Amino acid sequence: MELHIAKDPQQLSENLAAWISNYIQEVLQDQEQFTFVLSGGNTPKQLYHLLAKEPYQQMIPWEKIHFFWGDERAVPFDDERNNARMAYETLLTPMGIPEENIHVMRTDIMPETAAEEYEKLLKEYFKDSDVTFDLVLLGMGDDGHTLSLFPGMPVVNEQKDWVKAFFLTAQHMYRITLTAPVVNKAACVIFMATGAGKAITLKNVIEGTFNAEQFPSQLIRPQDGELHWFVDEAAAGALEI
Ligand SMILES: O=C(O)[C@H](O)[C@@H](O)[C@H](O)[C@H](O)COP(=O)(O)O
Repeated sequence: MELHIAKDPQQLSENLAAWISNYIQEVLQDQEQFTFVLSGGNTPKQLYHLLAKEPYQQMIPWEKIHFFWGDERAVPFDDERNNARMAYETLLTPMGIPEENIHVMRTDIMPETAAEEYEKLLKEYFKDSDVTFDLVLLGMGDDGHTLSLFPGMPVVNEQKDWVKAFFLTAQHMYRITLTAPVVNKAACVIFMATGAGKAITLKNVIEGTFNAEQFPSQLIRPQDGELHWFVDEAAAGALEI
């Protein structure tokens, strides 16, 4: 696991945009397409805006990137809580990414059906071989959740299915999420976390004893891939480093 600490959220996003750009260009030297799993939430917005600007507009071969999502809130696309909508607004539309390269978790059908369809989509895209995403970008909630793997929810322990839908009582909405095993097959997983409100949780997740029920972010341990944490000084404030 590699820890990258930035002064503040702006510097973190700038550092991460440069890191992702280099990584994508490096991977595309050896393959034709690149699979990028986007995160929802607020933290990545600044990063997506930066990736949609110079120099990344020119540097990254966007036409070779296929976009997926780690999780989705089962709300209509035009609802401001929809993760795909946020990515379209900040990155996909400004960059003119072709629709055939964008693979959303559908929120216009029953969540369970959307989860089944997404699993089928992944199997087709990866031609029934292992789903090995090139890059998965994740956030971490101040309760230690990531994706839609929330403390105490059965989905935290899911080992068979790659995509699950469930009703999240605390938020009165259905969520659709990749499960930990499928993310752990990725070549590279990057967490972003900022703000003092996440400092104690981050210390527990990174330095504490393993307790995935309480801190589902600890489930993310790529089998063969890289794990990076990009955090700001406020979020890193409780770490013993
Ligand atoms: O759909 C979501 O909300 C995300 O996938 C979720 O896992 C998010 O990454 C964390 O809740 C952190 O969110 P913030 O970046 O807003 O703190």
